Amino acid sequence: MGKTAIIWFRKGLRLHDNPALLAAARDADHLCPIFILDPWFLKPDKISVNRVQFLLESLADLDASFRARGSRLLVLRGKPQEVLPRVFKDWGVTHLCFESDTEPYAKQRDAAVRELAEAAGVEVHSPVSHTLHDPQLLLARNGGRPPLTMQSFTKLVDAVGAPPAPAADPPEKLPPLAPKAETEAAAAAVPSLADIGYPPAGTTPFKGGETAALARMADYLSDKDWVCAFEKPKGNPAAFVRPATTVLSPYLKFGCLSPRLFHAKLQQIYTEKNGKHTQPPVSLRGQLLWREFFTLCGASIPNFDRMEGNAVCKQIPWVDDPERIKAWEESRTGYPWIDAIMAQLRQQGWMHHLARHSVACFLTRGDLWCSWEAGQAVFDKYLIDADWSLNAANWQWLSASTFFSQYFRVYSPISFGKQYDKDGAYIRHFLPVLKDFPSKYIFEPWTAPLSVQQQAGCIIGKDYPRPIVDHATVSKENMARMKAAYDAAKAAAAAGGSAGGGGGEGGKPAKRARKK
Ligand SMILES: Cc1cc2nc3c(=O)[nH]c(=O)nc-3n(C[C@H](O)[C@H](O)[C@H](O)COP(=O)(O)OP(=O)(O)OC[C@H]3O[C@@H](n4cnc5c(N)ncnc54)[C@H](O)[C@@H]3O)c2cc1C
Repeated sequence: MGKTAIIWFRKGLRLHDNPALLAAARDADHLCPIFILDPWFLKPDKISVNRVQFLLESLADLDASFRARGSRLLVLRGKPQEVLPRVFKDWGVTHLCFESDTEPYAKQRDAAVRELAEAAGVEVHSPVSHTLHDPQLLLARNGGRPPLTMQSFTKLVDAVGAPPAPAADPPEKLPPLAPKAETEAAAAAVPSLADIGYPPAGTTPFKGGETAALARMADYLSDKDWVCAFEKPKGNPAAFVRPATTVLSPYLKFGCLSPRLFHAKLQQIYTEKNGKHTQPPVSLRGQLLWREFFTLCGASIPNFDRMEGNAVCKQIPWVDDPERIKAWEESRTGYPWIDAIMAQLRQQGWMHHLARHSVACFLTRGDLWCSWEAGQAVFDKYLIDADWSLNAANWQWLSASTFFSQYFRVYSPISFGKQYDKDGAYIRHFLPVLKDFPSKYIFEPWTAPLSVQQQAGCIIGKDYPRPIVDHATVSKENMARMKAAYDAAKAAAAAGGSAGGGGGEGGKPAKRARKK
């Protein structure tokens, strides 16, 4: 019997550096590229139209690349555990290849699919290409536990050595679809948003797909001096025409861009510049290491997306306040810097890292004292780069629950943004209700005299809300609450219990706060 292989796309929506695709295509008589629209993911109340649009654009781009190689992408619908056994049989499949995935849902799904494949006599191949290194290999090299500081993580990757080089590009011509798959092709085109129950169009300016990813990377990397001087957290969170960072995150999330290719390109530039460049954790390569570090944490720490049962997370008595959470989500806190960032999130599905810091600190330990899990869910809904591990890790960081412990360092919702957006151009753009406010008052519009409000056509308390809390007062109260939670965690640890904050590195608390 000849080889009929499926390349099953989930993330990894690209042709370049795709070891699963190469394995599927190698010596195959028939190659069936598929994507399965899993109802588990497609929930309009949970996942915004912007991210689904980005996904569909990525699939259309992938389809075009396959067509250029004499093939095409088939988009099937249903639960993978039901769709795959059917096509194994109908198409006479002998091999199934897909990129390995470490998220909890994916792990369960893939384990079930492996069993079904085995039962059907289908050979499975699942290489790692979503991260620089194989997370299992990193874990094994670290004694089975993830490092809990960026410093120890960097040491670990340095010890492991360079990541694998990007895989070769696929051949110009790929094997044809299996004849039975061909008969389903007409019904398996990339659907429109409306076809799958979404509004007809999103509002994000970022277009999905491998083609856009490679063009974007080439654009940002063309300025080699910028690459070598890159230093995060420096950079302007209010720059929205040309963002201060690469906006490669949605492409990395969906795998339209290979992290190994990005890494290799960076190394090439660093070499050309004779090693004169910034270093991790602040350099551009350092950003890829944050991604790698947090993916490893997500892959190996049970219950990483919640406080309960998460051994590394401080147990903090957050208050469940749906009204506050809704006000934050819908840009109704009365703090223009916060509300503009949340408007950018809903409109574009992306914001600068420091903007994310501002709103995450505000929702949790800074001002509203709501759980980071609630913020994580809102980000998960709207971000086009929403990533299970990265989202959970960064929310834990910002709420000073894990990784970071300087809870007394709080972002002011007034003065922090002012450093970058002196005249309020960012605020005016994302909160047009305030567009005619004088710069003097735009970060604190409630302090403007009524006559100024009237002239700006925006009355505070009527057209735009008053501040939801008084930052100066609540931020102090919240610091005291944080101190109490930290003291309780310490006492519990001394008594031998696990109140979070340890666990990963021989039970030691994560004490170092690094620049990120
Ligand atoms: C509360 C909060 C939630 C976040 N949720 C997500 C998320 O769901 N998905 C996501 O991709 N990023 C998340 N981040 C991390 C970070 O803000 C974004 O990765 C970054 O802003 C994306 O923009 P960029 O591609 O221009 O980044 P660049 O600075 O150009 O960095 C290049 C790449 O490095 C990676 N990276 C950079 N910073 C981080 C970081 N802190 N943690 C992990 N990886 C990083 C990303 O893949 C990014 O694309 C979150 C940050 C915060 C504070």
